[in-house]
Amino acid sequence: MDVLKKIVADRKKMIELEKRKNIIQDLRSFIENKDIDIEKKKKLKLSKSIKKVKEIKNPIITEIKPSSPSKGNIKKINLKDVENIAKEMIDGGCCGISILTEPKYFNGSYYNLIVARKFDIPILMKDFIVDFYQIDIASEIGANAILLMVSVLGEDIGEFLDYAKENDLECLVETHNEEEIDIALDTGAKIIGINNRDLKTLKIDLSTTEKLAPLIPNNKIKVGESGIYNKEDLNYILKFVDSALIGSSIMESENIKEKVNELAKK
Ligand SMILES: O=P(O)(O)OC[C@@H](O)[C@@H](O)c1c[nH]c2ccccc12
Repeated sequence: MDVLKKIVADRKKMIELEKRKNIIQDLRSFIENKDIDIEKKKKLKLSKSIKKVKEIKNPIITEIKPSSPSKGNIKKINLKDVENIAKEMIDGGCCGISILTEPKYFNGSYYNLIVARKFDIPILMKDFIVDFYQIDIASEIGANAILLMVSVLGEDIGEFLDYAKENDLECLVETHNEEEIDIALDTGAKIIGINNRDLKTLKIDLSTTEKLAPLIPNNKIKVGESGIYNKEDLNYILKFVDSALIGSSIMESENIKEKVNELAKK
């Protein structure tokens, strides 16, 4: 079984458990204790932020990613660290923050998203979404956008986009090849991501963005994802897309604020 299939199969099992345990109740009490105005934060828009930041800086979405199947442990972090990292990313000049919430392979957590929610920055909930229940959770914890992967949902992605829209969530629709781009465009998705990482083999090829971006009309917001390590990589990717999604290289750096600042500077 390829990596993606394994992650998705495990995620499906975990979601059933989350439903049975009624974790939405636990998340609600956690939010109440933190005194965060979720309704207010839900008004932030990732698409708007990308467009606005683009005028003055490189619009980068930075990712809080504690582990990954390709790298194993990236950074061991607790909730206080997540809060500090989010603050550093914002001070460094990111246009949005992506937060991994998949627990098994990425060591992510819904609670990581909630603690970062105290800041006024658009947040993308990064998970393997296969069930509307996850969209309910995203909405409950105050995410502004969610990731929907064509490689996972195929043609069903339209229904998920509609359900997300009903919940006031923007969607980053992720693609990795021409066929997936066709499906993404058919659904009318507004923000389209191109993942440079093949999730079946975990291999990175930055030229994936160069190859696929021209197939997406320019009225869409295009996001180049994965494998961006330095300014040279970023400048190359931003020749073809509006924004870049960067996780590992930022999480690995000693000084996150400085690293983000250096990348975000035009
Ligand atoms: O750590 P990187 O190589 O900078 O990649 C970030 C992001 O693109 C990557 O985490 C990602 C892209 N699509 C995903 C789908 C699920 C999980 C993770 C991802």
